[in-house]
Amino acid sequence: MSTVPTAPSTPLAIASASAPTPIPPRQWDIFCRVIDNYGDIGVCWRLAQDLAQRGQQVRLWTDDASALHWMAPQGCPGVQVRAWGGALAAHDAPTDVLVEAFGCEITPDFIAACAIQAGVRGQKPVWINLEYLSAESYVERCHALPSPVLHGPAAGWTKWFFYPGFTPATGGLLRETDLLARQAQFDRSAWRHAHVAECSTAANPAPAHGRWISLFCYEPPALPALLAQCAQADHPTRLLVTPGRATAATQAALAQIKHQNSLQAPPDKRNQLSISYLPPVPHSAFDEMLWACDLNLVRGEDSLVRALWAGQALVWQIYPQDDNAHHDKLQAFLDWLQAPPSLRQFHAAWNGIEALPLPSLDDATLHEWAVCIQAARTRLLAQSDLVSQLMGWCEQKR
Ligand SMILES: Cc1cn([C@H]2C[C@H](O)[C@@H](COP(=O)(O)OP(=O)(O)O[C@H]3O[C@@H](C)[C@H](O)[C@@H](O)[C@H]3O)O2)c(=O)[nH]c1=O
Repeated sequence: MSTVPTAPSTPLAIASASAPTPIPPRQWDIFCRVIDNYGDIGVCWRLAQDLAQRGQQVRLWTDDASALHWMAPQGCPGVQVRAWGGALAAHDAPTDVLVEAFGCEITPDFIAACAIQAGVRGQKPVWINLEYLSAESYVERCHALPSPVLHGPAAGWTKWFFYPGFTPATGGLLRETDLLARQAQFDRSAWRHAHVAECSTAANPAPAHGRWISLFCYEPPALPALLAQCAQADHPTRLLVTPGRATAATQAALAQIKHQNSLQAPPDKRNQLSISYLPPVPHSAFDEMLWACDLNLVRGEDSLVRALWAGQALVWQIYPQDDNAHHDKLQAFLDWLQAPPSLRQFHAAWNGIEALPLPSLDDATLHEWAVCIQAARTRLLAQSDLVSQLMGWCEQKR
């Protein structure tokens, strides 16, 4: 049990310091409860893997590891996936850092075991509450605030609030040390040709030229309008539709358009839209899909970050909240992005915030959006990434 964050005891500038090198291997325990969708486990897996690739030992405790079968089938040396509620075995290394992701509460039994270990070692773990990503101003205010633990076996310990974010005064974004090298080696043209070879059929020929758009979304109200726009454009569009809600939404939108008779059902010369329905793929392949496209329609949290790193035009469908708190969150992101008016209008329509027409996706518009995203990416690359900051932070707090 802990209280709300209090004023920082140390200057906030400390939070954005780069990790000192070298940092000794520590034992990290990351806790992840899957609420819905794939973002919770997706973020936690990327965090676990990034830490392990920098020499750290990680146990990832989750109540639902099912998505890891396709998201990370290869696993990662240094990362163990454990079932939520499980206990530490006698031979397990004692924990150095506890990370509770997105406000999930670590079970009291686990904390009690950590407290016993800490008593024996004379060393408390660093306890981090890793928050959701937002560009809102409270993130800079609340990042790195302490919250004293008042009750229970860990009374007297401190929980630290760690906020990912887009500015130097926040915890930064996940960015693996080899990301830029992998991107530099990526051959977009070869990727597209391989995709075309894989999915072309006589009935559905897939041009490698034209515009490529990826679709990872919930149920955007403007999806029928986007599909109709692509179908009637004067150049071909290949739409890569991810599985699950994006596929269901696309099929429902196509049925609606067909019903309205604004799109001919079988592809012909008047239908410039060809669609690939994709299977679930591992993180590395998901990222490559984003690098291969001219426009990435993403959602949630993790895919937004990956689309920023991709550096192509992007549109974000934000996770909707009942009280419409996501409206301010989206606005803050677009402000940070310095989004041009057409990109703001597309977001308003795509997210169902205002009943505005979808701007036309002409070449000049997409180019303007890509320039905006690339400028944002450049700003982000000048900042310390989340894992560097987290590792440096934990060393200071030990
Ligand atoms: C479709 C697909 C996704 N992915 C991964 C990429 C991401 O790690 C993950 C998707 O996560 P997100 O982009 O965050 O979108 P999401 O909508 O799935 O997750 C959301 O879940 C809610 C509970 C949270 O409140 C949101 O903030 C957000 O995290 O799935 C693949 O690796 N391969 C695939 O084929």
